[in-house]
Amino acid sequence: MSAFNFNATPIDARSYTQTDNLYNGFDRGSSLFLLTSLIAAAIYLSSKVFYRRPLTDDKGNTIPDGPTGLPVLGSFPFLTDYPELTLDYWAKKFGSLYSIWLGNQLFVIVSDPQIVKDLMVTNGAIFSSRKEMYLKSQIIFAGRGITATPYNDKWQVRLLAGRGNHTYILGRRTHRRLATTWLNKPAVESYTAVLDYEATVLVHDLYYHSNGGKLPINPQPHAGRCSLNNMLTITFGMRTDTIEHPLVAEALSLSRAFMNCTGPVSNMIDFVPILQKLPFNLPLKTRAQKLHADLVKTYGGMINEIDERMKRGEQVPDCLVKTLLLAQEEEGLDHLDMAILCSAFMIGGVETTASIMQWFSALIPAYPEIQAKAHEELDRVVGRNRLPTIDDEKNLPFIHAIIKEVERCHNPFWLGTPHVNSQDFTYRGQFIPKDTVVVLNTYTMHHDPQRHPDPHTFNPDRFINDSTLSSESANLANPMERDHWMFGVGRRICPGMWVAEREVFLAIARMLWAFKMDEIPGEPIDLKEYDGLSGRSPVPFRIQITPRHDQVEAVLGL
Ligand code: HEM
Repeated sequence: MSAFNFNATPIDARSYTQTDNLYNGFDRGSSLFLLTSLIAAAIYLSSKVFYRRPLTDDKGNTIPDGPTGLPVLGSFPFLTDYPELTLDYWAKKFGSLYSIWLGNQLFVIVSDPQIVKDLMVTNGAIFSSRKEMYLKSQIIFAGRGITATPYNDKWQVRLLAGRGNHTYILGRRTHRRLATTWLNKPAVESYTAVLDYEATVLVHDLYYHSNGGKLPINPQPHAGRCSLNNMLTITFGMRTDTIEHPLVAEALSLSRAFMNCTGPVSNMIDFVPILQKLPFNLPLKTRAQKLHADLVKTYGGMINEIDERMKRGEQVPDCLVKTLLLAQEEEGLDHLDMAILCSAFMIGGVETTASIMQWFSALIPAYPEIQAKAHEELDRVVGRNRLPTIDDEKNLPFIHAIIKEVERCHNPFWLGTPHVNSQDFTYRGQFIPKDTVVVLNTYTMHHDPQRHPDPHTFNPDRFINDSTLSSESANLANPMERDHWMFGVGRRICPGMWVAEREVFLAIARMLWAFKMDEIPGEPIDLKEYDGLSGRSPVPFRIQITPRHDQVEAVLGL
């Protein structure tokens, strides 16, 4: 297969930790707390039914202990700002398996690698479903999203709300199988040249837009376009040729809107059914409906164009859409299925890898000594007459370690994409009723001082002897040895991890090869705040980049 033809409070950038924000989180949540409490009281009085499942198994084992929440709202008011810090605080108080309630939904929070493995890998047949979150699954993805749909191997029959007719909706396995044909290791091998090219364009653009390092630059939009072009090529067989191309702004804003609308613990409407049935729309619901319409218009429209070109007999590059259109009849795909699967690629594959490149660019200026060590390794292994390639990765252990450490410190998804258990399960005397939402608490695991001594220090050397790719590390028998949990776990682990790792390596290795990256005096970089409820990116920042040597221009073809 070939794909060709807010304002934040600055802190010391060397300390990436957000721990001191925990209490800010409570303070800033207090007005919201009051408001939500009033709404809750109203809902409670007007709702006759507040349903909860049996909380004990037949042997009398009860659900894991946890914080006492408020009536109706449960722990929601404590999770409005920096939820990962609150969950970390409770993990220290209640242990590695504890429960919380949000509305009528029970959650268990898992903060220990062995428990994660026991539940989500060893018992993966039970712990691999998803909750059909109201905003994300039902409204934005209209029940078709690969990330959002339950774990089943049958086609599901659903009554489409408002239309009154039955329709067949694809089971998620069909979506995952189709997605995997474009994301598995052999597929990624076939389009590594695309990732290679876009990483060069990224470095070229940083050089050009900073006027050869003379002007400060915000690398974020350039990282965004790099990831976007990779996903556009894989999904639609096209790319954007400049950062001004209208699709850049459109696609990046769709991804950002999604990240800001879909935190796993951020939307009360997901957990209080009566809020879903109000006679008027809450603003979040209106935003979700608009996002659904915009995704279908943008990506569905691009599918239509490719369809028409194919029907006219034009040559269309190999890409996911071509695969879907050719398989459409056999797989029983309708237009919405295809539009949503492509949207999942464009959301899942853009703000994620771009976020790692952005956190790297925000973090590294504070560490000149780490950059010097990386530059020495690049000069020794690659030299100055060519760019590092994917084949160099195994010989660049320090660059590899920097990337793992950025991912440990700045996982874009601290709470992952939660799983759900499809059967009652009792684990070490604690009962987890069917349909509990199971959250992988990666913030706590990434900051476990036993696994990562001095966890709040950015120290790539902790991974210097770990030559595994993260996609390989995810399969290690001993979960305590796994590098990090950024890609999730078990049967729902990110299928895009092969492409993501290659893309991120090429981008970061080349940025380091070409530039020394520094803070701008008087413009500290804020690593504490972030943008996004599900996927986190740094708030806007600027850095100074200086070409490292005379060969940079020549090698970039400038
Ligand atoms: C740094 C980059 C990325 C990160 C951190 C990331 C993270 C994740 C996480 C945490 C999950 C949920 C795993 C679980 O349930 O345990 C996931 C699922 C998913 N990711 Fe990624 N991802 C990245 C890149 C990509 C890319 C490049 C694609 C390409 C399209 C992609 C597509 C998907 C899809 C389709 C799913 C849903 C799988 C399912 O529910 O069965 N991701 N990702």
